[in-house]
Formats: sequence, C-alpha cells, structure tokens
Amino acid sequence: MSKKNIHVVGAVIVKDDKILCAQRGESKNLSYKWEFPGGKIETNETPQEALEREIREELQCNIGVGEQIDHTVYEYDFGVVHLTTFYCTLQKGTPVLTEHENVKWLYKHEMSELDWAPADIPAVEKIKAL
Ligand SMILES: Nc1nc2c([nH]c(=O)n2[C@H]2C[C@H](O)[C@@H](COP(=O)(O)OP(=O)(O)OP(=O)(O)O)O2)c(=O)[nH]1
Repeated sequence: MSKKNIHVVGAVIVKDDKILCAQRGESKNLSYKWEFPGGKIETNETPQEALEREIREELQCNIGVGEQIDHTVYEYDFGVVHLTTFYCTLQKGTPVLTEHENVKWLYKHEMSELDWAPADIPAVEKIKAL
C-alpha cells in the first residue's frame, strides 16, 4: 500500500538575525526532534493561510509570511511529508509555548547543533548557505 501524503508548512521566523527553532513534544511522532513551527495544510487553505493559522494556534502570535525557502519530500514510516518552508516575521505578540517542548532563537550558523526532523535538514542547510 502506498503511504499517505502529508502536506506541511513550516515558518522560519526571523527576528534580530535569529531564527525560531521549536522542539516537538514527547507525545508526538518525531518526539523531541526540532522543527519549524507550523503544521498540515487544510482543505481550501493556501500554504500561507495554513501557516498563519497554525502559528496563531501553536504560538499565539501573528506572523507575516514572506518568500518560500524550500520544498522537500521525505518518506517517514507514518507517511510522506511534503514540507514547504517560508521566511516569516512577527507582526503581533511574541511566541508562547503551548504544544512545543521548547523553543530557541538561534543564529543560522548555530542551527545544525540541534537534532532536526529529517525532512527539515535540506531547509536548514539552505538557510545556512544564504
Ligand atoms: N510543523 C512541522 N512539522 C514537521 C516539520 N518537519 C516534519 O517532518 N514535520 C512533520 C511532523 C508531522 O508528522 C507533520 C506535521 O503535522 P502536524 O504538526 O500537524 O502534526 P502533529 O504530529 O503535531 O499532530 P497531529 O498529527 O497529531 O495532528 O510533519 C516541521 O518543520 N514543522
């Protein structure tokens, strides 16, 4: 049987040259891996709308979504994740931890120190190279 396709958006939120990195919780798949906050695109949503909604829900703040950074496809045991990442800026509020285990603001050259979800590694490399 073919695996389910999961369409996911991730926010690369930049503030003062640092990037918000978020650690997944214990009860999730990919537990304790680091990711870009975001989530699954719902029916009839654009990727940008999905990202704004997910960040409001997860981090209780408003973002502006800018340029796309990367699009990667990664096959996990639970499905095939299609991850699109976008540069974002904070518009209102500051991120509040609700679902995540932890968050860190890191300079791009520090990002490789974290244990990233495998689907995110190409985006992390691309951000570092920019
Ligand atoms: N939000 C986010 N998810 C990622 C990234 N990299 C990556 O492989 N994923 C995976 C983890 C999840 O399987 C899926 C995102 O879906 P989600 O955030 O809505 O899912 P979840 O596991 O938190 O919650 P759920 O399935 O119980 O609703 O994509 C990333 O950078 N950000």
